[in-house]
Amino acid sequence: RNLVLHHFTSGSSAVNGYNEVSVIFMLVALSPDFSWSKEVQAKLCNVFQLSKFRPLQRAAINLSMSGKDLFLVMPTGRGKSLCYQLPALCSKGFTLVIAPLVSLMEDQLMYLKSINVPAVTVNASSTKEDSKQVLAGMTDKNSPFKLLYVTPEKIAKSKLLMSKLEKAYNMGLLACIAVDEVHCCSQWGHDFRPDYKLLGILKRQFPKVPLVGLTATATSNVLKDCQKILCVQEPITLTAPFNRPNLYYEIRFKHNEDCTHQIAELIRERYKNQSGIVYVFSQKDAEVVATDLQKRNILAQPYHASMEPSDKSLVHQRWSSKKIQVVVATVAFGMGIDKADVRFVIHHTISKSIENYYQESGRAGRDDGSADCIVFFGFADIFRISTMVVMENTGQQKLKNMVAYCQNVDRCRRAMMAIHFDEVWNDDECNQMCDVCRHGNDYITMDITKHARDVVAIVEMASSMDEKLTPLKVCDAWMGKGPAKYRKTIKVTSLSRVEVESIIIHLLLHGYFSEDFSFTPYTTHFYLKLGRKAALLKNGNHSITMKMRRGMSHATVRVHKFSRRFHISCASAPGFFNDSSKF
Ligand SMILES: Nc1ncnc2c1ncn2[C@@H]1O[C@H](COP(=O)(O)OP(=O)(O)OP(=O)(O)O)[C@@H](O)[C@H]1O
Repeated sequence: RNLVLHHFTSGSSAVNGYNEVSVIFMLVALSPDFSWSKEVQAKLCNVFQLSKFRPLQRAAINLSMSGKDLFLVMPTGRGKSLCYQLPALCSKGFTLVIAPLVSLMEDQLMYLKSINVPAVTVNASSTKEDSKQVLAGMTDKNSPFKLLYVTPEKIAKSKLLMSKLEKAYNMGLLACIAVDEVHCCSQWGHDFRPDYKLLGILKRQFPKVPLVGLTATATSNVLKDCQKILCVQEPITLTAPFNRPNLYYEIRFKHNEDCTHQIAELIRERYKNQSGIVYVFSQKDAEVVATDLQKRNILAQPYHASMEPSDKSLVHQRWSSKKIQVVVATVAFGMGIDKADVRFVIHHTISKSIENYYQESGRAGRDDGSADCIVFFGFADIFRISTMVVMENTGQQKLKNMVAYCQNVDRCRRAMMAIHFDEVWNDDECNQMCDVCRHGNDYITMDITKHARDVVAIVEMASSMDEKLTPLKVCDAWMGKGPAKYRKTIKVTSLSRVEVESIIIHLLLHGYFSEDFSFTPYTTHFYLKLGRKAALLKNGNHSITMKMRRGMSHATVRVHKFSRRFHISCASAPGFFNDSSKF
């Protein structure tokens, strides 16, 4: 009881809008004394062959069986599916499950079949005969199946399915509606799918049926949006702690664009004979990096969306059965990956958002054994991703949050995630399981005002000459490697490449620079322009400080601990994400 109450009260109760009524529901939901409790416990052991519930599972099951609408936010791999599959077995009729991918449904159906739970699907690849049988079963009082899996597209497009659902509802045979990956409803979520937007029809047509929305990652804003889209009046939100104590988080700077040799070294030495994933930016990168690892005698294979389905499932199978050690994958390798003993998830390129990163890195250590999540943070990658997400409403902001997370050197990485997911967090609980906590105060505070003025002057000068500079060109110009016309007028820096890049990122995150996209028929270019704060640098009293990892900073940079002047402090004060959200 204490455990769940803890998740409930300390898990950002104010933010998620919990109220006293919800607290009472929660306490009641923990009781083992409902009329269905004995049956639920028996099915847990006999059908699912599990000895006990994991945190929040019992509460979720009791709440939905009591008829409450529910959002369940639980880290990937912690057992969300049980929270609708088990009640389905103890209810009259069937539970409708909306899932985004046919492959995901097929995995679930295979598993359910293996434990003798009758479950079916109707989707675009079902035969006429199968669909007919399923549709007939929906209104059969003997309930030939307990779970019916469909895609949101099917709900949107099939009038026949809707009419059968209505009939089943009127006969009291529609027990529950489970919306898997519920964050797909919201454009603010990390994986928006337009067909999810239409699912509000379900609660409008079947108001008495409890709805359970399940997700591994959703901020409170995303959940509020989902609530509106799904037309759910007063859902209870159960949030399992986001923290995965067995995962070690680390960020490494990419010293040049190709970090494959470093990754290969890690895999050969630290992760010998252990399974892992290397996430890359593009399909081409997946092929190139996999080939490069193979050349270094590592059993690796690529996985991306353009591969044939049979090739994809072959790679998945070979990896699951340890015939290959590493999958080099784009984000296409995601939903439905349920390998327990993944010991490392390495990002060759940063993710496009913290939500994406949390989910991708979360595929490590599902067996609760220790595992590493390492990101190679490269300057040029930021702009490659930025142009890729240019059409997404919130794409730039989410990317900046991710970049801020990587650039951070002084705040526990779990704390930063906690802030992002509206959780309350005590840094001590990290147990030195992130690079920042492990390496303690290994950073210095630098006054970068002079450097900021110099580099801002370069962009200002280019703009006065009607020229646009990419971030890479700005770096080159500042380091004296650009065209001669710049070299004559600019103050060339003696900072190292990594310092130059870090300062430019800092200025971009804090609004001294901003992005200037230019579209050609073939590609999108990212240029730097002056940001809304650039003018502040004209003021002699304005100063900017930045925290940098010790050893990365240059001897010529003035280190100062205290200053009476006004400072804009860099990375990751507790409100940092809020701050960057303005840009
Ligand atoms: N109470 C439990 N005790 C032990 N194992 C459990 C329990 N509940 C679920 N599991 C196991 O945890 C694994 C992951 O479960 P499930 O696929 O439901 O996770 P999930 O939260 O839906 O993950 P994802 O976000 O990746 O879809 C499964 O192998 C399942 O059998």
